[in-house]
Amino acid sequence: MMVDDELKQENDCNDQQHNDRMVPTNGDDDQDTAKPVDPMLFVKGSEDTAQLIDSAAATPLHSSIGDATLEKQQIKRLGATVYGQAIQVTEKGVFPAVGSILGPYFCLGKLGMGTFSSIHKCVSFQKENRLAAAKVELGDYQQSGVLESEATVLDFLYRSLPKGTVPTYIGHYKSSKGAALLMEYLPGKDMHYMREEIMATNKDSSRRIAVKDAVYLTADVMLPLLKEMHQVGIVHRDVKPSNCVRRQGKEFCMVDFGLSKSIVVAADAEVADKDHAWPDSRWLKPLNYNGPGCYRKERAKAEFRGTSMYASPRVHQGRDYCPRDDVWSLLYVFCDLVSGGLPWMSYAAGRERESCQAFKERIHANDGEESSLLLMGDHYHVAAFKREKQLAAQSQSSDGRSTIPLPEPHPMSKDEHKVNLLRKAFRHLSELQFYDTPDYTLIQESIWGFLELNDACKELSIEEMQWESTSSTSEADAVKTRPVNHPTWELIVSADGESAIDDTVFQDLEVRGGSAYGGLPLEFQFKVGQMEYNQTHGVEIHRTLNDWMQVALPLLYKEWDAKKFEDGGHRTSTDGFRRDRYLSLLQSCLACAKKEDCFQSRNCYYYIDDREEDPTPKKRKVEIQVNHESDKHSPLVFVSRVLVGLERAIELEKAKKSPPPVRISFS
Ligand SMILES: Nc1ncnc2c1ncn2[C@@H]1O[C@H](COP(=O)(O)OP(=O)(O)OP(=O)(O)O)[C@@H](O)[C@H]1O
Repeated sequence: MMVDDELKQENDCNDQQHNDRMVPTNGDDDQDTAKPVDPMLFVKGSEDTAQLIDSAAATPLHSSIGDATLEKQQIKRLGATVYGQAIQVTEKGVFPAVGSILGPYFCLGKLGMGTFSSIHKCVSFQKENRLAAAKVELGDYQQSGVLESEATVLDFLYRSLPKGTVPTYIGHYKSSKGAALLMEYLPGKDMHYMREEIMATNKDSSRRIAVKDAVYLTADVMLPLLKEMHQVGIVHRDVKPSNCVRRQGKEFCMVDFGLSKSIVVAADAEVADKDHAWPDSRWLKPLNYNGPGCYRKERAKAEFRGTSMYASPRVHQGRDYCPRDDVWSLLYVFCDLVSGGLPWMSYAAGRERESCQAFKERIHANDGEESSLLLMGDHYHVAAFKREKQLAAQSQSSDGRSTIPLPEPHPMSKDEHKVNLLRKAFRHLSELQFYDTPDYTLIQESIWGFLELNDACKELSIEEMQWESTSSTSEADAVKTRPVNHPTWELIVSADGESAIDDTVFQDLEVRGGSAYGGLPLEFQFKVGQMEYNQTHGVEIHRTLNDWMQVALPLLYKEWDAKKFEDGGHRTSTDGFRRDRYLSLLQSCLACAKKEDCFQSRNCYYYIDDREEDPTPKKRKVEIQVNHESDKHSPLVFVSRVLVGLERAIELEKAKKSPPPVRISFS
């Protein structure tokens, strides 16, 4: 295997692909304490609230969509706070297959995959066609309770922290088949991915990123986000590059609160440490509790939670997790980004957790005597690991020498000033107890100290991150300027000024998995889903007409790629046989129009404007743009033309012979 390949393999293993975080069952991992983030604690608090939650669950989905406004209002009335409880909705198809629907959300495709869950890009059928990210638990983890716990924590953080710290919490949607946590869709990439993009341009194939970027991402982005979380009593417990996602420009959010936990409990709880009062009024309070909080008693023994690559030695040693450990992990993230790797990176990739622990303990022993190892770089660490394995495999008779050369460590590791900065930061953390607040300024200043580069450390070969332009912007522009080659129907401004969904939401998606409309272009799948949804959800008629047109026009005027869209992949559009999928879509489209009385009602073209508090609301014309030579000013005539076109297309298709079955091949 080439060195490059090997390195790549290591790299792939070091972050999200192969982490070894443990997943607690029932959303909590305490063995000897209360359950501060058990969602049920916050739901079953009083009979009244339990009833309200039941009624919220029974509410038709279209009225409880979006920000779960309904429950929030009800809960506010009761003076109690309920975080992240599930809303019962209906499901069409198997969510999150592409094209499936969960409540108001239509699934567009997969965004990412973690150890126990996958994340999917969705679009809401609601007013703003809002994009969302849906987190869904994978097979074995479906009943683990982690999703409920995550919904509780995210909802709490979203309501308690300054805007933009975490993704907007939208809701926790449950059907009879599954559940999903819906949150704001973050269009940027996560830090792990951003680093991979830089790595691809590094001439020496190192995993390093520019010092300036590593400093910014950790000291100016991640650390303040963690500080905000700690101030409301939540520890993240899985700090790593892939859990920090870019929103836009230089703004980032922390994500993934599946392992997060509150370190605060009600002052009268059995597990409260009465000697350590919680200083802030914000913390994850149990339902109907408005009293003060205390730190939770430190547990004598805690199970490992997190990722071996970045977990603090205290977590390896079974000490109870506290803010100190999040910050410790952050320092490891910094060393990893700035130098390209960590001394135990190959052990972490091989899930040798005990070896990772031993390495970390060795480095931090004797006031961090061996701290320079943290900056030696990935090439050095990978070679050192191989040497060690080779020596271990050699028989006793050998001369105890390895044939694998050790490359020169990164010059940063010889810069005493920088090594001392790290030593100082780790020394501070190692002195902290469970109840202590880290000195965030000290940590930040230690990382900032790396900006003073001496000549040996200057990284001329590493590209800096480009913050201004994102690839999706250029794609968006490309889509907007695409020429229109068939008649279009566009709802210019609707009653509430809503604009139509932008094609760009369908860009840059990696689509996997099966679909109810499998094989059709994603954008079209969404439009068919929207058209069908409108039939049953009392959407205003002019919108229903607009959505229907978005399906009917491509069916009539765009080329139907039978090879891709029909079963078997062996078809052409001119093979003379009936295209069953095409026919069924034509029929479904016509049936939708018939349900709406073929859009003959005047309300398709006019609406009542009741936005102002006018006792006699005005009837206004719906603004539509029809791009068709003869029907520019007559939408009604245009609609009739399309209806006739659909009927004719159905007749023509039905008249064709059934296609022969797909040939079976055993090769
Ligand atoms: N709100 C979001 N918007 C866009 N992408 C997101 C969002 N949340 C998460 N992602 C992407 O999905 C990836 C996995 O998400 P997350 O970490 O929550 O899942 P996980 O199963 O807990 O992963 P892991 O096991 O690696 O910790 C993230 O690294 C990020 O790239």
